[in-house]
Amino acid sequence: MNILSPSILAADFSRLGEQIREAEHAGARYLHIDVMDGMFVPDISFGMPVILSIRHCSDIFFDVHLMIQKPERYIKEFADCGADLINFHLEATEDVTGTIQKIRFLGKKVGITISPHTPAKALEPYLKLVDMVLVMTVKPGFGGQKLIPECLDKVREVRAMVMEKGLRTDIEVDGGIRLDNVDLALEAGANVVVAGSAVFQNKISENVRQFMEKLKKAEVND
Ligand SMILES: O=C(CO)[C@H](O)[C@H](O)COP(=O)(O)O
Repeated sequence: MNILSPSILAADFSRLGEQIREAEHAGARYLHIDVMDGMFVPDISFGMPVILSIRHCSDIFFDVHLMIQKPERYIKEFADCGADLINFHLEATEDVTGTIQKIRFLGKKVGITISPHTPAKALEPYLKLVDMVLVMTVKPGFGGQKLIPECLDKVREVRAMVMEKGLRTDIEVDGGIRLDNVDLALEAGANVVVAGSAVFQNKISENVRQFMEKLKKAEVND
């Protein structure tokens, strides 16, 4: 099944609960939550207190994307504040397997993320251990960037590796995804699509509905 995961990085933080509910009522099943530490990426976004407070206003699936150095330090905190899936960057830790085990031990789904400069092959040893691979389609750190088309080749490579191993791993794309290029990401093999500015900048319900329509149509054509 194809899934839309709207990224709250582009939301109006003064109306966060309201905007999340609007996306949820329009049909979104996941919410993408970008945590940035000012170290792994230049910007700082928000952390556990914000996640905990939005957890109280929605039951939507929390797809938490940690853009933080040494994510293994904070797995329990993110699990405790309501993450359903914890995505961490392969580039951010020397203990990939340990980080996967910590997330699993806490009963959460595990995602592993690669930045544009990291080859798909680097994922190979961990593919069997995770529920999701997140392929960044922009340099992590900022919303509103343009999709890097070459990253879609990497999505194809990851999809081929997943098929070859007979796995059911989700493949998520994040960065620069809009209504006019989402088809390319789906064709390349993604089945979970993050969209920030293309959902939250205006007319949230309408944007979600249009994305969902495209995602459903792609399923029928599969
Ligand atoms: O992870 C991110 C940035 O690092 C954001 O989730 C991503 O960029 C989505 O924003 P947009 O759809 O506006 O590009």
